[in-house]
Amino acid sequence: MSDTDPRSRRVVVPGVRWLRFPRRLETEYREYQCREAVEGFRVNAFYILLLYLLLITGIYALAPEAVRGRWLATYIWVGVIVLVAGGLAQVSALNRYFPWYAGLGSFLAVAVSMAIPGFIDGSVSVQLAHVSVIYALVIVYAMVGLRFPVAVAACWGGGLLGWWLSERFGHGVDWQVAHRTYTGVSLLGMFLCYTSEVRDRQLFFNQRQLLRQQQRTQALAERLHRLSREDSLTGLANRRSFDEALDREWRRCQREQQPLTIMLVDVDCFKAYNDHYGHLQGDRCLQQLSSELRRYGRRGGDVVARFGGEEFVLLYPGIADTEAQQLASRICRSIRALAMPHSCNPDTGEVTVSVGVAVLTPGPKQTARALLDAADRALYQAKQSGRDTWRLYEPPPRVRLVKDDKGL
Ligand SMILES: Nc1nc2c(ncn2[C@@H]2O[C@H](COP(=O)(O)OP(=O)(O)OP(=O)(O)O)[C@@H](O)[C@H]2O)c(=O)[nH]1
Repeated sequence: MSDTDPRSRRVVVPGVRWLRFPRRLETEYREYQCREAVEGFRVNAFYILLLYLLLITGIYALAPEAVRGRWLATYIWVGVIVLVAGGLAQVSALNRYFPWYAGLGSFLAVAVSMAIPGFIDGSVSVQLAHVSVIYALVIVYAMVGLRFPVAVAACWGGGLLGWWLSERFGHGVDWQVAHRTYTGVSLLGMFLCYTSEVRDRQLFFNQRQLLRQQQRTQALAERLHRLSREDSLTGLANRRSFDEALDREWRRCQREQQPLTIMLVDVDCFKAYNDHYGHLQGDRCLQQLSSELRRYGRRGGDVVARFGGEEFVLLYPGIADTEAQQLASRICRSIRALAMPHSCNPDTGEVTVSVGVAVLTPGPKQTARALLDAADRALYQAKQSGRDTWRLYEPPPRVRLVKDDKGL
């Protein structure tokens, strides 16, 4: 289901806030919420403990001496619960159990707080004990980081248990006070917790949309970059990409004084092939040839590119004459071995190629463009020699390769 699905948008549309995304998105949200909540609680547990200490020392000082001991002995358990939950939150391996242990801890803390007034005497003491109920509820709804339904279950469930304990073993709950503390603060806490979760879900949803958009833009940019360097018909490097590689390898070979080889591979009688078999079949033929030629560019630095039309170019840094000639010969043979019918090829009746090879160790006054020209002349010689063959460019005596006007 996509983010643009109306069902996933429903939760962020005002008025229809069910606090539930469609299933997959909901799972993602819960994982995200759990991570954020644990991280928050790791810090908040410390502040909750401080608030608890403030409360416990305050009430201890104000409460009549007769109830202090009993009150402290019971209320100390709330501190233990906070300590245990805070400790568990520090263990990353338990992160996914956060809703369980934080929910259970909240439930027990509210239950203890709610039960205490039923076990102590004196109106001042009871009222003070109700203050701890308010603290417990505010902390659970606002500081623990539970999702709305879990917080509601913990607070109302804990309240019910505390009420039952108080009725069963103590002298019951004073609902005059309890409604002004427990019930009132519960309703307020629910409202705050609900609005906070709605905002959190909106934030999550927007962040996710933004991330998706970024990913799409990045993928598009990568695709555009690839397309700008790739020939769309054959998937080989295109002319621009080849020119860059030639420039790079030329300078590297010049630095390292290594030979650089260029091979121009041209399909024989391709015009006749197109005329006879049709342009689409011509395209398929070029694709098949490029798959075969691709196998001849496996080393790092080797480049196999479509030079234009029915012409391919191969660049081999660090390869000298003998190896280049062997490669050219193998290329001619393997194209022939494809046995692609070409009834207009007068010599073989199959698709063949001619290859022009030029090898040079770049010197300071020589240019890459001149090497390319040399390969082109060798290709012309191969064509002149009856096609389906290769020729190595042999420079005529005293011919120098000089810089052209583009400085290549
Ligand atoms: N199907 C197809 N044909 C192409 C493409 N690019 C160039 N061609 C064709 O390739 C043919 C090249 O023909 P020529 O340059 O006359 O060379 P040739 O017929 O191969 O003759 P030789 O090179 O002398 O053997 C032309 O008919 C172009 O239309 C292409 O992308 N797809």
